[in-house]
Amino acid sequence: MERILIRGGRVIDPSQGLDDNIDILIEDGKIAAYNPTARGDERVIDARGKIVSPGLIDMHVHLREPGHEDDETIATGTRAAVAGGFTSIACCPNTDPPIDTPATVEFVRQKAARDGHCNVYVIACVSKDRKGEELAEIGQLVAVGAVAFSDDGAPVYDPELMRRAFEYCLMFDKPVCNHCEIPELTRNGVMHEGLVSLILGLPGIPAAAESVMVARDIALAEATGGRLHVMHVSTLGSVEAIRRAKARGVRVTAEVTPHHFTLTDESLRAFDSNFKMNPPLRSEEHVKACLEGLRDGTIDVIATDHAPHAKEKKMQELDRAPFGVVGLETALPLVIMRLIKPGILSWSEALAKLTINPARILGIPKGTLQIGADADVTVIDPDVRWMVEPEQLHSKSKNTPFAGWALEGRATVVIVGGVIKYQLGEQA
Ligand SMILES: NC(=O)N[C@@H](CC(=O)O)C(=O)O
Repeated sequence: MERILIRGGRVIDPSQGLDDNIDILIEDGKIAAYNPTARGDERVIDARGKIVSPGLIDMHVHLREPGHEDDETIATGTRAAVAGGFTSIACCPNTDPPIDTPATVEFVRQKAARDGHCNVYVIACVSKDRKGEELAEIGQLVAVGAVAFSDDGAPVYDPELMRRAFEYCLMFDKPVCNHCEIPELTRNGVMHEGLVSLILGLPGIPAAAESVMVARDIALAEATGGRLHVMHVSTLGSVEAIRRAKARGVRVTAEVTPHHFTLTDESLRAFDSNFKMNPPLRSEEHVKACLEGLRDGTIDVIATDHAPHAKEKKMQELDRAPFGVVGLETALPLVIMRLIKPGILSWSEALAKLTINPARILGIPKGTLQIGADADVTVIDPDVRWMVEPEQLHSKSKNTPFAGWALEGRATVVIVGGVIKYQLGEQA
């Protein structure tokens, strides 16, 4: 295996409180030494003017395989991941069939080991067939490597099922990741319910549809001692409830997506289905609350909710098009432009939400550049400017809300397990 020397970069590793100019040597797939004496046979990566981070982790990705390979595959989704700077991702179980049996978990893990460009961790279903009726075989799913549980795409609606999910997952110290949505409140909605939906005459999804279930789940986590992870937080009410729960010591963590901290419901004026996702883009006060939650630590994680949908599905009227947008390849520049450069988060705070925090929530040995750790490393050029051209994205689906945007910052070299998996400017 090639020895790699990353030279001259600013190394920021929140897991060790590290922010320093250090050369890093990679050997046998591991972080081998800091500031080593070069032997001369290393492949040198010039990281001057760049940030060197532990490989980024996205704990909310839809890879669509098995069942929806027209939208994405494990191969294309993980290729998009490394192109976006991610070395590990956790994939969601709303596939066809859903990932609710040990055989399906093993299928995804084996396929990812064969076709994947990065590490893939599996989030398995909370309920059998994702129907929300009967608990999946949590213990068996953990035994084959499931790292968390979720029925994402749908909420765990039945509170009794949710309570038992917390109790079972607690035995294995796994989080229940809920897509919080009260279906009776969102029915037929296509966008955030507010002034803009009123003006456009589009059916709305009220903020309470999310916040009410977040409050319920916090109460159930508190009652059981279970671990709640709130997926794609988008409302002020959710952020406030999570902040209060954390202050009381409830075991709750949360994520926000780049599109939710960057865009508002004003985008829907274009009637473009690339702005249709669940939860919907909210109004300014909710975006501000999400930013404040990120700033004060209420929100632990930035995750993309990368939700690819093929063109023929998305190119329909707003009410018929599926919910979801791709996000793996635009997340890092949006973090840099919206959070770091305006001073909402420091580099170290932002990278923590993309590395060690999701690693701890998922209980995976990743997100660190400690000596001896797996050599998953992302080299970032914080200033490189580029334009989002959907057809250039590596994801099989091109449903980005950021088409034509001029972005700043990008991963330039991405190393997974000591192997260079992506280099900006080089074709796959
Ligand atoms: N986030 C989305 O808009 N879509 C997700 C599922 C979901 O969470 O609704 C998808 O799988 O397409």
